[in-house]
Amino acid sequence: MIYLSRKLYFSASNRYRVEDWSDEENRQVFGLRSNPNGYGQDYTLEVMVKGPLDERSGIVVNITDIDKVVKHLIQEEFDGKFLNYEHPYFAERIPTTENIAEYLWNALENQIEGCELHKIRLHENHYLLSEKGSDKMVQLSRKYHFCAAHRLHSDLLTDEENKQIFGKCNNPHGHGHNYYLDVTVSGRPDSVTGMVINLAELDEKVNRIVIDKFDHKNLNLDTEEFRNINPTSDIMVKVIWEMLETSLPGLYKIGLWETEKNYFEYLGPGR
Ligand SMILES: Nc1nc2c(c(=O)[nH]1)N=C([C@H](O)[C@H](O)COP(=O)(O)OP(=O)(O)OP(=O)(O)O)CN2
Ligand SMILES: [Zn+2]
Repeated sequence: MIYLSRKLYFSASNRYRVEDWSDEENRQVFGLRSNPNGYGQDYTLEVMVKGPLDERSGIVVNITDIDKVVKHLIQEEFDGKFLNYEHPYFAERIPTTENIAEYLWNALENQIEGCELHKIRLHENHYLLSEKGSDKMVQLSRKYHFCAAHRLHSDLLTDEENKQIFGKCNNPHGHGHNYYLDVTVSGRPDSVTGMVINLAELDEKVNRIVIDKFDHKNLNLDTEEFRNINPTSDIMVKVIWEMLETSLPGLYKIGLWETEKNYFEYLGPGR
């Protein structure tokens, strides 16, 4: 099976508002997104398909065939629209990233000839995306940032072995990174709010439990978590999972960008 993906862009306005709630309740749950006049987003949509290679052409499906179907849908129903007013599906539901991703999955499944839809990934901005695959769950991923220093050094290795394995990263005075942390939660969008998890709740928990502890710290010297553990990113994704799992039901994945070139992820025990 070969997997391929196509990116498309569109912009749309939306507002997050439950009509049965007061303005104050809407503001409390949705924050600035509850603006009754709406606000705008530039969305990036990734359509991922899969299928066997056609031996004669050497392709699974022509990208132009994906484009025809997806562009038609986007141009007719999404691009340049105020979704709450101009899209019948979102007259009934809040156009959250999760609800839009689910709608796009349902609208595109079985529509592209010669391949199978694998996943829809919808980026609302650089810090927020939602994904939908063939099961009934929807994932929401939020990106966080922290700066920290560390020294890669294992007490289970000799100084010589540490120097040999970790090289410049074993520098006794440490070195620093601009880490980007991706936290993914999986669930069904709530039938009223359209959310897998409220972003305000997710932000509060991740900031309090992880970011506030690690940001502008020396991981080896200033944090309990890494006082006796080598702070490699391989270990950090597992430690961060364990810090968050009891407070975040539906936690699905921890991704950590140590540098722009080094990315690590953990999906929980046994996965
Ligand atoms: N499996 C791991 N390997 C490495 C980790 C890690 O956490 N897990 N970390 C490091 C260092 O922390 C290092 O700072 C990053 O190393 P590296 O990518 O080699 O350094 P640069 O960004 O400077 O890239 P170069 O192109 O290699 O100079 C190392 N390994
Ligand atoms: Zn490092």
